[in-house]
Order: sequence, then C-alpha cells, then structure tokens
Amino acid sequence: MVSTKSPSLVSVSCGQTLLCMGCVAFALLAFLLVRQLVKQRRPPGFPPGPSPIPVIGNILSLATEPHVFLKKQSEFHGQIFSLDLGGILTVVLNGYDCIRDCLHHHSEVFADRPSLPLFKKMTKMGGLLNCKYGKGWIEHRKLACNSFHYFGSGQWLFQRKISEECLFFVDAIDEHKGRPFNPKHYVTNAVSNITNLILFGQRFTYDDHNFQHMIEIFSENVELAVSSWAFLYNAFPWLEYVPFGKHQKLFRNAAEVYDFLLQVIKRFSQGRVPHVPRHYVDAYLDELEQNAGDPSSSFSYENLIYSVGELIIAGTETTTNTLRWAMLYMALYPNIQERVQREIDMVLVNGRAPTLEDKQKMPYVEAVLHEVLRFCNIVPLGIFRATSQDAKVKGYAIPKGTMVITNLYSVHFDEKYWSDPGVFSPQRFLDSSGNFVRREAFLPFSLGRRHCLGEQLARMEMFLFFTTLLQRFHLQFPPGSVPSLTPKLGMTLQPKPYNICAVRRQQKVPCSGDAPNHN
Ligand code: HEM
Repeated sequence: MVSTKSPSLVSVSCGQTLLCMGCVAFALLAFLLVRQLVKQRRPPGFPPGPSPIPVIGNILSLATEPHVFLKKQSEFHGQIFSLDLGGILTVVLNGYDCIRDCLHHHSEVFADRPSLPLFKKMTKMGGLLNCKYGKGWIEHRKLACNSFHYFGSGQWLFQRKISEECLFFVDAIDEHKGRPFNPKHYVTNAVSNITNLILFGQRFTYDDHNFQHMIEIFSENVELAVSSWAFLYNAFPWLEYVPFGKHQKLFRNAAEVYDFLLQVIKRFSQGRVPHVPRHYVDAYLDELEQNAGDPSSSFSYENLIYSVGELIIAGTETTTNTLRWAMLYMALYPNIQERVQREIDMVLVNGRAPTLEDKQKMPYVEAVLHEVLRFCNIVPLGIFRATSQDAKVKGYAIPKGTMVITNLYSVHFDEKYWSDPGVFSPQRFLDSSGNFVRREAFLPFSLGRRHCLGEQLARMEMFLFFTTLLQRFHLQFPPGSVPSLTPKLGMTLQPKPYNICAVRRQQKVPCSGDAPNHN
C-alpha cells in the first residue's frame, strides 16, 4: 500500500503526537511533584525539625547511625521534633522525660503502628508486632501473653528446659577446644530454641540448616527494613514495579520465610487434640476454630504465620545480640569478666548449674547485663509507632496516624540521668555496698501498651546463658585481634562478626552427661 500523505505531512503529525505526549508527561510529573510537596508540608502546630530536601525529605540523613543523628538534632529542635521521610511526616521523641511522658502518660495515643507500605505488603498490618492498635492486636497480644505464661515462664519445667539448652550451648562451644570461632551461630540457635519451645513445644538442632537459613534471611530483613531503600519504598510504593533493588530482596526473603513457617506449623500441629493445647500453635488453632463463625475475629491462618514469625524474630535478634555484645565486652575487659566469674564461683558452689533464684545473689552479673543493654542499645529506635488519635503533646498538635520514632538510644545516653554515658561501666547499676540498683532512665524494652512482650523471658535467658557460659569458660580474643566495636546497623544494633576463644576454666561444672545428646 502506498501512503497518500506526503512525507512532510507524516513527520508533522508524528511531531505533534510526540509534543502532546511530552506535554502530558510533563503535566503528570508537575502534578506528582506538587502533590509530593504538599504532602511534605508540616501541618499547623506540628513540631519543627530539620529542613527537608524536596521530594525525598530527610531520608538520606538516616543512612548512617540514625539514632545518633536524631539525638544531635534534638539539641537544636527540642525533645520532640519532626522529620519528613519523603512525604511521610514523622515525629521523633528524644530523652527520658519526653519518652516517658508520651509512652506512659499518653499510652493509648502512642499505641498504634504506622501503616507503611512495606508493613502493609509484608503482614497486611495483621499478626502481632506490626498489627494496628485495636481488636486484632488485643486478641493476638492476649493469646501470646497467656501462651508465654502457660508454656513458658509460668511452668516449673520450663526453667529446666532452658538449663538443658544452656548445656547444649556450652557443649557445642566446647567442641572448639579454646580455638577461635564465631559465636553467632550457637547463640542464635540456643536463644531461638527457647522461643521455639513455647511456639512449637520443640527445639531445632544446631545443624538444622533449613531453620538456620530461615533465621538468616529473616534477620537480613530486619536489617533491610530500616535501610534507605525501605524508606524510599515507603515514600514511593510504585517502586514495587522496579524489578531490582533491596525492596525486592525483602519481598523474596519474606515469601521464603512464610513458606517455611507454614510447613513448620503444619508439622508441629500434627496430633493436636482440640482444647488440650501443647504450645502456642495449638492454642492459636483452638482460638481460630472457636471463632470460626465470627466475621470480626482476627484469628486466621495468615495471622498465625505472621505472629509466629514475629515472635521468633523479635525474641531471637534481640536476645542474641545482647549476649553477643556481652561476650565481646567480657573479652575486651578481662577485669570485669574476672569479677563476674568470682561472683559466679562464690554463689554456684562446686560448679552447680545456675537457677533463676541465684539472680538475687549476683548483683554484679545483673549490673553487667544491664550495662550491656544500656550501652549497646539493642533496639535503638524502638519499633516505629503511630498515633491512634489526634493528640496535643507539649503544645504540639500531632494528627492521628502520624508515624512516631522513639529514640531509646537518647534515653540511655541522656546526660541528665547518666554521667559519662559513653563509658561502659557496670558500676553505675550498683550502690556503694555493691547491691544492684534499678535506674529510672533505662528503657531497653520500651514502655506503654506496646512495650516488649518478651521482657521476662529475655531476662531469664540472658541470665542463665550468660552465667552458664562464664562459669565454664574464660573468653578472650585470638592473639593480636580486637574486633570492631562499631555496630552493624539495622532495626537492631549487632556487633560485626567476630571470633573469640572460649578457654575452659579450672572449675567443677556440670558435665554434658547431664543433658540429652545434642544434634
Ligand atoms: C534483650 C531482649 C529484648 C529486647 C531489648 C527487646 C526490645 C523490644 C522493644 C524495644 C520493643 C518495641 C516496643 C515498642 O513498640 O515500643 C519490643 C517489642 C516486642 N518484643 Fe521485644 N525485646 C527483647 C526480647 C524479646 C523476646 C524474647 C520476645 C519474645 C519471644 C519479644 C517479643 C516482642 C514483641 C512480640 C514485641 C511487640 C509488642 C507489641 O507490638 O505489642 N522480645 N521489644
């Protein structure tokens, strides 16, 4: 077919089409830009804060040591100030007085979680830890608390089970015969097994590669969830359609984790007898069945998977990192380690295994663990909160649904409450007679309605694992190596991987025959 139009006419109409398309694209871009700039405007009465860059706001300021940056900003803008995370207006709370006032006195106001696109995509704002404040959260929190009591700390057998895990743990470490090794793998496994006992009634052996892989990619997500990529995704959720980038890794990891958890839940619910729960999963399935006819019930298979995943990771990342920091600081300060061991040897006569009753008699061990929690700031920015209603706090107007960051690091380094906060000194938790003293500005588990659900369990684990370890071993770095003290950043602060030597002490300690075979 021959075109009836002359070539010059064809090129004119082509040019017009291109011009039109260009105008539409330009108008669309201009519209998106104006909409973004409007979203970035602070509403009247909102707390002040650092000036944002157009479009991306203050996102890039959070790329390195965000807790330190935010504390510094509070010196200019006050204890409550605001940030713009690419159109997501955020309030940052700093210092003990301010955080206590907001989370304790306005507990309900600050009890929500932000509806961030990332959380919506990962858990649909269900489960427990990321759940919106309301009926679903109340139902899931109550069930988890009851299960932690019935299958955990409220059961007399439970302490024995933790002690058994302690022996698996020290026996596995003993296999290195004082040679350098990275303790991360053993600590992670041992700690997560305590949560596993409550959730599934079973532990996983230290050579269960599938379980280890699941924990590894889950921890990777904990790190990625506060990366600049994650903030960019929250600000511009259409990035989902960009096929590369760390947000895609997050989604892939999450899908793999949920798949694994589904298989584990199926396996451990086999042989279940309704109303005779053996563990959290059984208790959840009971609730699910009892509420089957109630359309307002939040219990579902999906929420079961989310809540199991959240409990595993919330319990594992935090307690593991605390113990890894504690081991590192014991090797770094041999004089503190020696004093810990003197106290252990004095209380645990003839090398008997520690029990929770011994805690009262070991003020120095308690002081060391508290100082590790303060100094190392395991969850430096808490877990992001949101306002559940319009609020008026310290003269500022904060609308419902505003994202809130609680800078827990600024509590533990608050000069009003701590002298030389940058110095590691367990002594600050002791009085002049050597008795343990509680300190007010100490919030590693946060405060208010959403405070950590596993605090009691974490305290049990930390005490028993730490004393069992230091009772049996002297910790030291391999000759000529001192690991970095700069933390690896993420939702939690963890030490960079390091090697340590655990040299058996000349002490009479329980032998491995006291525990069933491990692995
Ligand atoms: C040293 C150990 C631990 C530390 C430092 C820690 C710290 C925290 C912090 C700071 C929060 C945020 C609370 C908030 O929103 O303000 C939290 C929440 C939470 N923690 Fe822990 N945690 C630890 C151990 C555990 C353990 C062992 C478990 C359970 C096995 C656990 C389960 C949870 C859950 C489920 C939440 C969310 C609570 C909710 O949203 O209602 N944590 N934790």
